[in-house]
Amino acid sequence: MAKRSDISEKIDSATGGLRLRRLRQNDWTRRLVRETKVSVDDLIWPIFVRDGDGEDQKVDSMPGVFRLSVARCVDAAKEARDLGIPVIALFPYTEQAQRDERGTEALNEGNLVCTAVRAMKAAVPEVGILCDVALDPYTSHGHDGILRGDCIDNDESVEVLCQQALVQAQAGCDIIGPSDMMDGRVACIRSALDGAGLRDTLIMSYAAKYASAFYGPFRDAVGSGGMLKGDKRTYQMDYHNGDEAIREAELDIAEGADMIMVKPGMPYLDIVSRLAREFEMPTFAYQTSGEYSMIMAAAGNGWIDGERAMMESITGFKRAGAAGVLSYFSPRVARKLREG
Ligand SMILES: NCC(=O)CCC(=O)O
Ligand SMILES: [Mg+2]
Repeated sequence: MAKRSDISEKIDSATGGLRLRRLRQNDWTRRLVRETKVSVDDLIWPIFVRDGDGEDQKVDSMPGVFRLSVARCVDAAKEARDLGIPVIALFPYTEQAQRDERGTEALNEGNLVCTAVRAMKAAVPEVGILCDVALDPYTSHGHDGILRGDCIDNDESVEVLCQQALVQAQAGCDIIGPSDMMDGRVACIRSALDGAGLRDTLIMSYAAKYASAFYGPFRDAVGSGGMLKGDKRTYQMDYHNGDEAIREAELDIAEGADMIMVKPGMPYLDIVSRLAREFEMPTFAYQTSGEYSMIMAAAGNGWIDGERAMMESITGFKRAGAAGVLSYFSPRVARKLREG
C-alpha cells in the first residue's frame, strides 16, 4: 500500500474522509444517484404558423426553426404525437398588411391560429395545443395591448384579450396562455371561458414575464421585428425584481390559473425555483428564442457542443423545480431522449 501522504492526511482530516468523487467514478454510479431526469413529458414545443402553403420558411435569427404552413403544422402535431411531446404552442406570423392599431385580426375566428388549431385538433386530437393571448402578433405597433397615447390601456386591453381567448378556445385550443401581463386578465379570461361553457379549457398564465432582451428572434419569427414602438417595460416585469414575481404568481393563481410560467428561462432559474417551492403549482419555464439562438449560434461556430448544451439547459430547468419547459429544442430533445 502506498504511504499516506501529508496531503492525504490533510484532506481526510478536513473532510472527515467523505470523498464525494466516489459517486462520480462510473457511468453506473452517476446514473444511480442522479436526482433530476428529463422526460419527453416535460416538453412543450413552440411552432410558428404562416399563411399559404408550400415550403417551410427559415427564421434567419433562429437556425433550425421554420414558419410552417397549416398543413405542415399538422405534420408537426403528428411528429409531436409520435415523439410523445404532450403539447404544441402555436404562434402566428402576421404580415404587415393584416396588422392594425387594435390587433383586430386576433378576433377573427378564421385567422391563421384558429385555422391551424382546427386542422391540428382534427388530425391529431391527442396532442394538446396552447395558444398565446396577447396582441403583439397582430398590432401595427407591436405591443401586446391597446395603446392610448403612449400607454397601454390595461382594462381596455383585457376586454379584447378575453375575446381573443374565447375565439381561440372555441377553435379547439386546449390551453390559453395569457402572455400580455395586463393586471386582472386571468380572472376575466377565466370568467369569459366559463360563461361560454368552456370550463375545461386550461389557463397557463405567464405569471412572471420580464421585459427582456431575449425575445429578439421571436419578434422576427412572428413578423414584429423592427415595428415595436418603444418597449414593454410598463407592463412586463423589471428584471431587477424577484419578490414581485411572487406577488404576480399569487394573483394569477387566485384568479384561476391552472399552471404558471416564468419567462425568460435560463437567467431566471431563481424565479422558477422560488415559485415552484412557494406555490406547489405546476410551474413552467420558457426557454426563449434568444436563449435558443445563443446556444445555436455558439454551436454553429464550433464554440460549444450544441447537443450537450441543449440537454444541460433543459435539465437545469427541471433541477430548478420546473414541471416542464417550453423550448424550441423540444423535438431534438425528445429524439435525444429516445436514443438514450
Ligand atoms: N409570448 C411568447 C413569446 O413572447 C416568446 C418569446 C420568445 O420565444 O423569445
Ligand atoms: Mg399579473
